[in-house]
Amino acid sequence: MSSTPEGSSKAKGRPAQAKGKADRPAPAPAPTQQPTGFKSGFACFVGRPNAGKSTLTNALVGQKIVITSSKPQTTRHAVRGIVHRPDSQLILVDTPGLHKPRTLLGQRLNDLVKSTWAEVDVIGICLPASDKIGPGDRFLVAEAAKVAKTPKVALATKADLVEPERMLEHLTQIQELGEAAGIEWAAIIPVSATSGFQVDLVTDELIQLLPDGFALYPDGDITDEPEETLVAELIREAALEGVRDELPHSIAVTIDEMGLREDRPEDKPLLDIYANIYLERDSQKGIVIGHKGARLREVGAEARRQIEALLGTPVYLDLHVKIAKNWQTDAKHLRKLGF
Ligand SMILES: Nc1nc2c(ncn2[C@@H]2O[C@H](COP(=O)(O)OP(=O)(O)OP(=O)(O)O)[C@@H](O)[C@H]2O)c(=O)[nH]1
Repeated sequence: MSSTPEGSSKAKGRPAQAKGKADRPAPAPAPTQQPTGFKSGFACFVGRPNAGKSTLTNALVGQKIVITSSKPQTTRHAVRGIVHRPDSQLILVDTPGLHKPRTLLGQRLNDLVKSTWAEVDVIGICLPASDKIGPGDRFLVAEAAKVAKTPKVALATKADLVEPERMLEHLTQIQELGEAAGIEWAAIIPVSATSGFQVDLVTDELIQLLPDGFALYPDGDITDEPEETLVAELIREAALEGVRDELPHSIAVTIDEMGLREDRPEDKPLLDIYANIYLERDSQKGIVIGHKGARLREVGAEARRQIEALLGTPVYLDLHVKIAKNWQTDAKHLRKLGF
């Protein structure tokens, strides 16, 4: 499988070896070039589904590297976003929302969340100001409290949606929530990822809690997700738009082939992408494809726009809709779809 042209991807240069803190990449350039007092490390945002974790990751990185949607449980991968500062490097691990598992996929997602918590240097707990703190949040905070040594920052997300009085009430409840769980928050910060309010402050606070170290990624890299994963996720995001009920959870996307078309002039590259949208049942096909394929064409057009924006290359996108019967509960299908 070929890759995109050199320099065409803004999400460039994912180090092939970086897949977890346990096997952190070897420090990039010569350590002697690092100013003393350089900080680097990993942070993750946790929160119930739809708390705004992915949107906040993108806001901190300054570019869309994680898909977002109004459907809960959009995130299925642990994605790293990388924030570069002259004196620090913050690597963000995005995790799925923690929830009561009902399927094998749900169980695997929860396992992924907990294994991530144990590996990071700081945990940011997202508690949307627009929602009352509920049993889901209490469960999550109690679970986070078990990772006792890791500093925790409470983030009152979606600050743009509430009035100051409500925010004040929310902040008080966050303080109490921490006390009840035995957590001493390193900070409690109201933030809006969509308006940008206090996004830089969140970065500052997380960086302050990182250990001293070296840059772990080359300058300019913003994620280490493979390009194909990012592309598949952008297609899934487009396919999720406008679908309801159980269908969002039934959608998975795989890339069959992705490569630059041969015989194109150098200044007019075209990236061919052949992708599959998997559904669980035949009855779901009509919804995704639409009347005479109208909806699938819209999904394709939107996905292509997003992929071109990310990679900076014109794209030819070929989409096929396929059925993987009940894939969320079928171990063989899950493996095939990359879970
Ligand atoms: N108004 C407002 N909406 C936000 C903000 N942050 C996120 N949202 C919206 O909230 C919804 C969920 O955001 P995500 O970032 O996908 O949430 P998540 O926590 O990553 O969700 P999962 O992947 O389900 O765990 C989306 O519709 C976002 O546009 C914010 O600061 N302000």
